[in-house]
Amino acid sequence: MSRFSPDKPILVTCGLPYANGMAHIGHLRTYIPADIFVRSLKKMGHEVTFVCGSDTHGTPIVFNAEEQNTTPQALIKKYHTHFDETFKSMGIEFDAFGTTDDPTNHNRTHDIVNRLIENDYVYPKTIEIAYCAGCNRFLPDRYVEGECPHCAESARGDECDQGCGKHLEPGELQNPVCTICGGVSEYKEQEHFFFKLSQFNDYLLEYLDKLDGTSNARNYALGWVKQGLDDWCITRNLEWGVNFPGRDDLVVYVWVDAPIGYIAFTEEWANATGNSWEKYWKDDGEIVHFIGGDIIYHHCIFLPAMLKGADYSPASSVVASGMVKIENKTFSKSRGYVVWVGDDYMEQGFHPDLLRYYLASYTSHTKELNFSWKVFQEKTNTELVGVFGNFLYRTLLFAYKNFKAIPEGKLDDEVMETIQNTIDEASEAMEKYEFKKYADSVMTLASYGNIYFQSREPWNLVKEDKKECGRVLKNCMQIGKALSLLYEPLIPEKAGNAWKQLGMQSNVHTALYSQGTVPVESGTPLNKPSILFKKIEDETIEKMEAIASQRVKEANEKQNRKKGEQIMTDNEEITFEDFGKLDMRVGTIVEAEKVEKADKLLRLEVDIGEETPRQIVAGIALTHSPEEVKGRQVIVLANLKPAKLCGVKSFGMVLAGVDEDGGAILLSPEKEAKNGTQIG
Ligand SMILES: Nc1ncnc2c1ncn2[C@@H]1O[C@H](COP(=O)(O)OP(=O)(O)OP(=O)(O)O)[C@@H](O)[C@H]1O
Ligand SMILES: [Zn+2]
Repeated sequence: MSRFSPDKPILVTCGLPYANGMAHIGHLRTYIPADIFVRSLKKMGHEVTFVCGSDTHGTPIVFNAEEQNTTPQALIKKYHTHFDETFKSMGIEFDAFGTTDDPTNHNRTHDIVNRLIENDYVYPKTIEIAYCAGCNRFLPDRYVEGECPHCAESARGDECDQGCGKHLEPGELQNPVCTICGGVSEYKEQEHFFFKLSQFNDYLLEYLDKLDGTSNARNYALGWVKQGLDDWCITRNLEWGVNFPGRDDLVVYVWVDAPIGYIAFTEEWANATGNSWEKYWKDDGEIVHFIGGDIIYHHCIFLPAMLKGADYSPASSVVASGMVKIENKTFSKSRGYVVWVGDDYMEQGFHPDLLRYYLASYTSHTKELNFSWKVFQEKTNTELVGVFGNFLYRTLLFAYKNFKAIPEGKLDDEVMETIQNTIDEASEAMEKYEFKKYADSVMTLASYGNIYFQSREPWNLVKEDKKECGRVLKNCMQIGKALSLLYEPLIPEKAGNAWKQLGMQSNVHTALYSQGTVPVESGTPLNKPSILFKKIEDETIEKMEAIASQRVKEANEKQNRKKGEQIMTDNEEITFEDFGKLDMRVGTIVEAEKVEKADKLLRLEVDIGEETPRQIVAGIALTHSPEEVKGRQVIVLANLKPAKLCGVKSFGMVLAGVDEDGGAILLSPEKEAKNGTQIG
């Protein structure tokens, strides 16, 4: 049975692009599969609406605008236009593409927040917020950096981006530093507003249990709810954003108004087309969210709870993709691990359909995807060029040369059944968000076409039995017609081209799959065919790989510099002089204790032959207890620049190996040595 009922309209949304940077290929793993899904469901005969828009609020945008000496308005306009153009150039066709700064979204957000307030789900609470006396301002989210209270890595105000990845609530960050002036910040009390997320535990368990989509979304979210949910701070001290009702000094947290954008964009579409947005958000129309695996929490927990609390309908499906990586690093604009859609793809002259095909067919949607130019080339050359393109071209060329039109003849039952089975199999895969399976089953039909052509030897038949030759070619053209329809969601432009070359007059984009078994019309004139796909040459791919690896190298170096460490890349050599700069000595641990609130850290005092023992903070607490290390001799790097870890100053480093589980293996001298003995 079909997952989607024929009489329920379907709304599809995509995780909003954040309007503070260019589009990269990682982003496309949300938008391309969503576009494929929308096109495919329309081909099954469903009514589908497809909306998205730019996410324009939040501290990173204010921050970047300040850094670039411009206004948030100017910044978001630039990137909003960029995303709009990028999507169009990739064949991603939204019915509405607004911004979260549109008046529609301000109004819708106010309506929802006011309802939450009325329904008693919002309460004020005085909390400690980082404040910079130098800049005379409160420091929300990215305006403040410090140490993660959970793992002691350096983190931003709202997330531990370098360490454990946890969402951080205001006031949780240790040793906050202002990112504008670099000054040490203090915590000051301030009143903020909280959403009673903890009251939605039971509701969410029930909701998630029934939630359709990919299992990763449901399972992760269920895991978090079972751990118990905390109330959620939904206001920030910023001027840029959607004003919190009744307070001039506060805006709502960006994760409140961004997903409400989905509703606002549906309204914008409804207003422009005379349609209803309520059939989705107030009634029981289907809502399907496409997102990346990084924002499951926001879509499976925050959003449905908020909608429930304000009497709106939540999504029926959440489809979450695995993250796109490069050399095993998740894409990140700020860190520089990226392949850009513009510079690295479109500007290089690659056709958008090749990337659409690659992203959809490379691996299952929920798995991570390590971007590879080699695989991109292989898929293009062997599948699109070698199977589909080859089948279509040899069929068309042979028919054109010998018949100039679609020949007469009966269509084989086996051919028609194979087409119907492929349509059924592919549709079923699509309804389960299995894009690879969809692409594979269509490619199997193209292979079948090649075998059909090859085994009937039309080049012999044309001499021996021209009528039968024509019949064989007509069957091939029927397969070609079905392939064009089935490929349209994946490679719309190329499928349109194939459709035309087959002599079809109608619009392939609006044609239904059921057209696949409607016989092609004999006598339809054919033009001289042209090749659909060109092979990608090795040199092209080598050039692209060189650009990518240079980018990763630079990003790695940037990361290492940021960490203040000089980690060598595999093939980098250092001189003896470089090595001589390291002051390494034998020392004895004379004191050891756990660092408060940091699971991984021990505070040590190490005697390295100086007047007083040195205080060194070591990340060994998971494998070593204070008692166990006291009295041990270790090797100390003594001239490392002092650093503060979780509020404790560290003057050097205790050397250790790292085992497969990340556990520390302390180095020690072969035999008892005098404290301060030099290593070298
Ligand atoms: N590397 C990636 N792999 C898969 N999906 C991604 C990736 N990066 C972003 N997305 C998805 O793209 C959509 C838009 O995300 P958004 O613009 O917020 O990305 P971002 O966090 O700003 O990117 P970056 O982390 O590179 O700065 C979301 O659905 C998000 O989940
Ligand atoms: Zn952390």
